Amino acid sequence: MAIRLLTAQIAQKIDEELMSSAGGFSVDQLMELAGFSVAQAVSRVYQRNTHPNVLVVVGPGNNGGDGLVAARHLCHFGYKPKIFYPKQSSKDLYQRLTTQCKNLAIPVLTENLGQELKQTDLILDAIFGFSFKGDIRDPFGDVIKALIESKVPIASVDIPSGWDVEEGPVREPAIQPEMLISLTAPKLCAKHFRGKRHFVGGRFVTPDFEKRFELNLPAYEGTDQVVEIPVQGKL
Ligand SMILES: NC(=O)C1=CN([C@@H]2O[C@H](COP(=O)(O)OP(=O)(O)OC[C@H]3O[C@@H](n4cnc5c(N)ncnc54)[C@H](O)[C@@H]3O)[C@@H](O)[C@H]2O)[C@@H](O)CC1
Ligand SMILES: [K+]
Repeated sequence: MAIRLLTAQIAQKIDEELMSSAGGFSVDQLMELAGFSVAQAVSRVYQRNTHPNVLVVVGPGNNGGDGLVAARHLCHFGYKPKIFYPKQSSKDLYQRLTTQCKNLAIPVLTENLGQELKQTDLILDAIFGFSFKGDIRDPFGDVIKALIESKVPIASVDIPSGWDVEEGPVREPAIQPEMLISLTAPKLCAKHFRGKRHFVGGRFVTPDFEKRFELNLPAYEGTDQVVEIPVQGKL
């Protein structure tokens, strides 16, 4: 059975159920596992000796939170991540994640993106995830344009930022990531992903849950936090 590609509504429902009293998870836990899986997937494809300088571009919501967690783990894995975080949230969770990164001496930047991109080997796109809607609001239109123009390879967390969650790259210019890390399960937009490698991460779903939502996830091996799946846009 093919893996299920999720609508935005089902992705939100899964998220809510995981964090309901029946699911029992907190957002911090899910974000930690999601961000850890992103860092692991990145390390499978881009080695720290060839791609040490990872610029993690962080958005205003939980997709950005995944990016902050991934930056911390990449630092522990021996990369030299920097964080570009132009619109910082006052929410306690994001502030704590930012403090954890600063305590590892990871630079947290808010300007000079163009200059920074000249020294970047890999962009980790953690701007928007499955709650992105409508036209891109400032400052992220310019940010996304700068990422595209830099021609630096992009790994996108959950959704290529700026893509419609279901329809894919409907706005020009659109990010075309080399790598996609889908969390829990791919969203419908993954049909349009034509990059090199596609991973699923976020190993927190129970067998019952997987069956009820008909996710048809591939099996994770051993202690892996990620599993590679075929590139949907090339099937
Ligand atoms: N169940 C899962 O699979 C999990 C999902 N997580 C992550 O959570 C993400 C979803 O997080 P959220 O629901 O916080 O939402 P997002 O991070 O997708 O984005 C919401 C933020 O973006 C802003 N935004 C939305 N549309 C915009 C536009 N057009 N222009 C500018 N800003 C816009 C919103 O105001 C909000 O601040 C997922 O994609 C995934 O990365 C993980 O953190 C935890 C587990
Ligand atoms: K993203």
